[in-house]
Amino acid sequence: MTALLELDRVTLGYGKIVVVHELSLRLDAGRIVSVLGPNGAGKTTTVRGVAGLLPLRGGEVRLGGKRVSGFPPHRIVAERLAYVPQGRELFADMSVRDNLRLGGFTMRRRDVPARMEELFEFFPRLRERAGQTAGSLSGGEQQMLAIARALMPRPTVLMLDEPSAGLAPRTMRHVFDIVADVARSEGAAVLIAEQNAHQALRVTDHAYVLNTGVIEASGPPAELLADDRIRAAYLGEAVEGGPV
Ligand SMILES: Nc1ncnc2c1ncn2[C@@H]1O[C@H](COP(=O)(O)OP(=O)(O)OP(=O)(O)O)[C@@H](O)[C@H]1O
Repeated sequence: MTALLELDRVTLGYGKIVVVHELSLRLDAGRIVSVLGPNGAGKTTTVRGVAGLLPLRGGEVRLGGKRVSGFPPHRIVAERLAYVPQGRELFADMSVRDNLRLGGFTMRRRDVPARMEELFEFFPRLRERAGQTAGSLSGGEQQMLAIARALMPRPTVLMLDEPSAGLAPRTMRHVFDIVADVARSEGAAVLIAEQNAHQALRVTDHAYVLNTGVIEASGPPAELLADDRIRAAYLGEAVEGGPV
């Protein structure tokens, strides 16, 4: 089966520094894959490279088998890949509804209200706050809005960079559960770059552990957690946080 998203020996860097070395991964429909790893491991660099925001130094990115590396970001969006950056980048002075409308700017206008309604079913909090400005929402609600906005045009691949950042554990859990729910219902594939291994592993089908730009290990969560070396070095939070 052709992967929805495939990274084939992707190399990325800044100036003279190589930050991600020949990274390969695949993501299939309806699956949630995490890229885990400590600060500075190269997670953000990887998702920015896939989104077309950073040129590849080597290797290839394919979406549904089609090579997209070298495409500018808007063409990658047109190939139905959505990206929620760290920091969310919402339009703070605009309402929840208008932020969602902007997320649907590539859609046929008449399809926008129905799609918004569908997303309100997954994110009822956003329906309650539809007329409020994005800047007045709580951190968790802002993260939900950023994710819902990215989902407006029904992407086949959704990439989330550090969705747990700044959220309380209960809110994080809620956000991850909704993401899993949407992915399963809509058959989207989700790639999560995340430092919080505990939360990510709970909803992940397959994880890659990245350290200084190299994959140290990969596999289903149970397999990674069974590896004492990997668990101790990279998944500490997963263990401290209790069973995943
Ligand atoms: N614009 C930049 N210019 C130069 N070096 C950079 C730039 N952005 C990131 N780096 C370096 O690349 C390495 C990987 O950073 P990256 O942000 O991808 O890590 P990360 O795994 O996402 O970590 P974090 O969770 O802290 O964001 C780090 O050593 C960082 O200092």
